[in-house]
Amino acid sequence: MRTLLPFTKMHGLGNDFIVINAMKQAFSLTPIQIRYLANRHIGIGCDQLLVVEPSTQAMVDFRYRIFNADGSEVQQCGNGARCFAKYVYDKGLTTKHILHVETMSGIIQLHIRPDGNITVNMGKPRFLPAEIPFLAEETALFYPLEVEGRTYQVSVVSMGNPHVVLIVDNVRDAPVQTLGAEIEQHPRFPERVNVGFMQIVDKHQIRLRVFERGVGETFACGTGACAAVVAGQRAGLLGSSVIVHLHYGQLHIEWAATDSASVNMSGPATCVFEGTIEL
Ligand SMILES: N[C@H](CCC[C@H](N)C(=O)O)C(=O)O
Repeated sequence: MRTLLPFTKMHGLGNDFIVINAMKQAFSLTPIQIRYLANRHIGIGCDQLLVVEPSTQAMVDFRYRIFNADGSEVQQCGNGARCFAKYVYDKGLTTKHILHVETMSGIIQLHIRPDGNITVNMGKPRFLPAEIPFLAEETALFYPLEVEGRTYQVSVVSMGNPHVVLIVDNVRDAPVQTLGAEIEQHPRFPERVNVGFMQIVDKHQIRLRVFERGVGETFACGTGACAAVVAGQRAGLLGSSVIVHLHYGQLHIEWAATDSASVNMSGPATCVFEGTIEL
């Protein structure tokens, strides 16, 4: 039987989302249905699909599930978290300005600021290969990664989801589509990986492009921005407060560079349109 699915289309600096409200009824979509909805020619089009659900834990306001355009469910999405916060507030699902939200990778805190920007406490970065997961004998700042006969020095960081970060001279010329696709599927990453290409502008500014796991290159990646700043700080190249320049704007990332410190990300969230689609 066909059903009509209401949705909201949103984006965080061009990383775009379909948001589905599952607060009143449980909701499950198959990977094939998600790939159809995410398709920019025969569906709605998005990088990720976000599902808003009641929390399963006391003292937690909501649960938030994240699906890549290829239908895979993933642990975390930074730009999506900001859009999630704007969505639940604008829809009247909460009157709070500070929210605690359950995700596959743990509880995150969202702060809706008076200027409309949202600050997300993204939790602590993780570096142990087993936490990424990444096949490596030991933990290191940089790992040699062989790709198509060439060896690259890469950083590997988890923000709940796995990220590789490479330092490049200029993001404009970086081989994002080719090398990004090869590393995304690299056999040393059993769950695949997001691939960030970072250009250091100065101690407090970077430019970033990301080839996202399950999507391809996106205009922005929140967890990728966090992972890049963490990797840059650990390499002694960045300070504790960094502006990340992306195609449609900037994210502000702060990390105190101690293993117990959380990463904080601040940036905008935009609602584009509402609609319904027949499934
Ligand atoms: N592609 C990512 C999920 C979305 C992350 C990104 N859109 C963000 O803003 O953090 C993954 O497979 O881990």
